[in-house]
Amino acid sequence: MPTEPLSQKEIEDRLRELPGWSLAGDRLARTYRLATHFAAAAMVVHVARVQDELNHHSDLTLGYDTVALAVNTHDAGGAVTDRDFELASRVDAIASAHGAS
Ligand SMILES: C[C@H](O)[C@H](O)[C@H]1CNC2=NC(N)=NC(=O)C2=N1
Repeated sequence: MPTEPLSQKEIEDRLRELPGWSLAGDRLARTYRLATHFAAAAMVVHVARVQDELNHHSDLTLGYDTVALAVNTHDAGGAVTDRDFELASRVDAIASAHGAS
């Protein structure tokens, strides 16, 4: 997976395909809401498994009934790259199974 920094336009174009995700500072970010605290904790475990599979890790925050992610690519000096969008897409793909919105 390439780790070249994406341009602002590329980021904006790609974000249109990921409703709910945004650029927060220099990181892709999304907060999911879950039905219960335990459901949120279970999603954190699943996201961690995906992140280890991809070898790409977000700052992952468990709230009362939320799971928040913020990610950029350390190997690219903190730029946003394809690897960040791959992670965002993979998390979106599992979110509905967790009842996350
Ligand atoms: C050595 C290890 O493969 C690297 O540090 C991986 C781990 N997880 C990572 N996560 C993120 N967000 N960016 C990286 O560049 C990165 N690199």
